[in-house]
Amino acid sequence: MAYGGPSMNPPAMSGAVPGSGNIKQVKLERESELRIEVSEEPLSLRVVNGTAEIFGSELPPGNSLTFPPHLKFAVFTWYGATIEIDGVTETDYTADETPMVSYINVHAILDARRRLAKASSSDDPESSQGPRVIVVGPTDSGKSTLTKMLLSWAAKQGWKPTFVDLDVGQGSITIPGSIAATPIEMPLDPVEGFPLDMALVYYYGHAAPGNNVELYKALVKELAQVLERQFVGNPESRAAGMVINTMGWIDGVGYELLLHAIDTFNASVVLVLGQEKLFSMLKDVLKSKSNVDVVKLHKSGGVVARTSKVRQRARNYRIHEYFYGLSKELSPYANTTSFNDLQVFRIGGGPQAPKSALPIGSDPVSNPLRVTPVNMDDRDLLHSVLAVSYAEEPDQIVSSNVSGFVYVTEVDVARKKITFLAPSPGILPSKILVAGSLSWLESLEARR
Ligand SMILES: Nc1ncnc2c1ncn2[C@@H]1O[C@H](COP(=O)(O)OP(=O)(O)OP(=O)(O)O)[C@@H](O)[C@H]1O
Repeated sequence: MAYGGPSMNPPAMSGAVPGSGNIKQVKLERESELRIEVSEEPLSLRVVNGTAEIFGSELPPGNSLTFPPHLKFAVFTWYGATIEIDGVTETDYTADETPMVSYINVHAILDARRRLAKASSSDDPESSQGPRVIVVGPTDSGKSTLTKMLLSWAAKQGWKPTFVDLDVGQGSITIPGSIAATPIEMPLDPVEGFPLDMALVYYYGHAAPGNNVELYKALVKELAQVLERQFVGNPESRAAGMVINTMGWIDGVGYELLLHAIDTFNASVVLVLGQEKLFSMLKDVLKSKSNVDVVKLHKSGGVVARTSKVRQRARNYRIHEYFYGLSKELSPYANTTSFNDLQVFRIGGGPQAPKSALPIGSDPVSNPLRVTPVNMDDRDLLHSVLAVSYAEEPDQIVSSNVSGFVYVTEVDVARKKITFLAPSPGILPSKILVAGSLSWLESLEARR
């Protein structure tokens, strides 16, 4: 069970119409969508008639939903709908060319495979395993969006697929720098996104897998093994399978990491979004595996490209959201404690062995999985985000998941005290904390 975070948010802010006076109705023809970028101000929206969905989650008829500033999304209708928006948007336009039919066709095939898996004997691990789908593609190809749709459509039909997020850059389930998995038991909330309360989270600590490739791979393996064990005792989630979202780094080491993920999770369906070259490379390298399908899909014209600055800002919003909620409805708790009450560790770096102990001619390499204690007066601790590990001993840190995160707001070296924000009151579930390179300047954030 995850420790605090946005799971404590109330459901989507329904009914809180800002009453901007800028109300307009948009009539959508069948199989078309209204693409919206919310401005600096929240936006309200409701379905006046017909049916419509946001990334696979059907909108409740009549009820208004309020969307926070800067959100980018599309309201899609299969059969036609009239949508009312209340507020000023950054942009909004309708589009009738979408890849949605190809996406729903993929869903139909996955659905058939889930039914086959469910009908087969649960003693046979092969046939009782539902589809393990991995979504790959360059940055801004719509991977997270397709993942959401596939999960929401599956959940709408009563399946409980497992969502796996390997994208440390953005973090759909919890704060960036983590990899995580969670069962999806109902269509996703179009505003809140993925639930956190049942998530299994591993903290990598950096926004890019390249910072410590070996650690990233070790955590991916750890997560996959835990899920594998959970599937053994749970035929329902085994049949529902998984949908895995990946990062947009697809060249060089990034490509190797994709292959590593495909292999580690035993993916049976690889969905390649928006890149011919990646598709043919994967198709070629996986052709010997008869049980893996590699499928090419078009990127939606609605996907909004983000600069690295915008991505950095999005990461900060995610951290802010973890502690304060999507619309500042949560209040984190400030805690001051003695240096002695906590132990902070960092993973990676440091020499593996002295040169004298190595074969002649080889250089000492730093051990990427080495766990080293961090001095509490280390200046880098201030404003850093630390994960609260479930490890009981430091040497278990790499193989342990985390219960949540704290944010260091003050380090008082003279009094040997550290002050941090935590999402829940009371003592932390563990004294062992893990640092990475992720920091967050809350004071700057507050001015956004
Ligand atoms: N059809 C659409 N209409 C409007 N906005 C969309 C549409 N599809 C996706 N978006 C928006 O475009 C942005 C990028 O999409 P998404 O996050 O799915 O891409 P990605 O490939 O996962 O990106 P990353 O490489 O960062 O992981 C998101 O803000 C998403 O909500």
